Amino acid sequence: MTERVHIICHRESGGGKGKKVLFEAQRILTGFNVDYLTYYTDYATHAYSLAQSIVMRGHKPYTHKLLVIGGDGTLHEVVNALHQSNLNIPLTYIPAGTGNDFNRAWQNNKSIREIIETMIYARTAVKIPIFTYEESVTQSSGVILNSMGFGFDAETNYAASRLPFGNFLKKLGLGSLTYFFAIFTTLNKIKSFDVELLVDNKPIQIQNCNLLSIMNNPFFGGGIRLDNLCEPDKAEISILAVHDITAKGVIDLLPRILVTQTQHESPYTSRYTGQNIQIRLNKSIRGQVDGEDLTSIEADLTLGLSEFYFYL
Ligand SMILES: Nc1ncnc2c1ncn2[C@@H]1O[C@H](COP(=O)(O)OP(=O)(O)OP(=O)(O)O)[C@@H](O)[C@H]1O
Repeated sequence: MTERVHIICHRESGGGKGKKVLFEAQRILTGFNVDYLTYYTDYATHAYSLAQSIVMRGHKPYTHKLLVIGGDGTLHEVVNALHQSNLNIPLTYIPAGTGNDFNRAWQNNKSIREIIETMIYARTAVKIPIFTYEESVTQSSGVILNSMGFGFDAETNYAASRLPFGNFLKKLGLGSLTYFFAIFTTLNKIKSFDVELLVDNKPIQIQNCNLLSIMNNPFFGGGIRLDNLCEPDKAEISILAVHDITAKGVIDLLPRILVTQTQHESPYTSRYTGQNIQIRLNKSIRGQVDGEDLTSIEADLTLGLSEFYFYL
């Protein structure tokens, strides 16, 4: 039986949705007579250190549960913290962000009550595939829950986070629209770069690449089905590359991605899947991981498969 829940909450996620979701979750836990402790994130990366200190100090296996309330970025930090400490503690996640791509892929729009009931009563957690990365230029490493991308998707993600009326849209519950606006403001800034891939030891060269996305589920930026062939429960790494883009290419691809879901039939895309992947970019390009901005680097990445447990 669940005796105590440790809640990590980003109150301002989703333009303030985090606060409302937290209040509802606390109300439901009180109704179940389950004790809880709430830890608020006060700054970016705080969820990482909070998760580590909770499990090092107060957390008891089986009778205590760890619950994350926030967006994909906050969830990413907590999974990263536990995975890097080799702590396989199952997590529960209640989405309250702008994009909520993890929720779209795994939780089938379950209500807050349903998620909490699963956390309290489920005997076993569900194992889901995640990716790990090691980047040798910056000597950084971490996990990928939804996606990592370089080029156009990362520029769009960056532009979405800086859209002047973005917070207003989030407060209206229209946060996903920020990505649609950002796509159009980023179109005139498309860069090209060359990529050397090693997919399960098979070398592949991509020249004039405009977007390179490593996908663990189909979604990017709050429900845009960037790689609709990607199956979240399949333990494989999908790579979607958009290349040789011209104005004609943009006109070909945008309706395919946003409406018809036929992007894989376009001459401007290539897709690869594998278990072990190396990626080398020939110049500094903006990146993103699970929607969080990565400094522009000439990335040299090694990707692998791992797993993490959730009450889903
Ligand atoms: N108190 C805080 N002040 C500033 N930044 C924070 C704070 N708490 C968390 N963050 C950071 O804000 C970033 C975005 O948060 P989060 O992902 O929870 O919400 P979101 O951006 O609204 O949702 P989504 O990622 O699903 O689009 C995360 O990288 C997180 O580290």
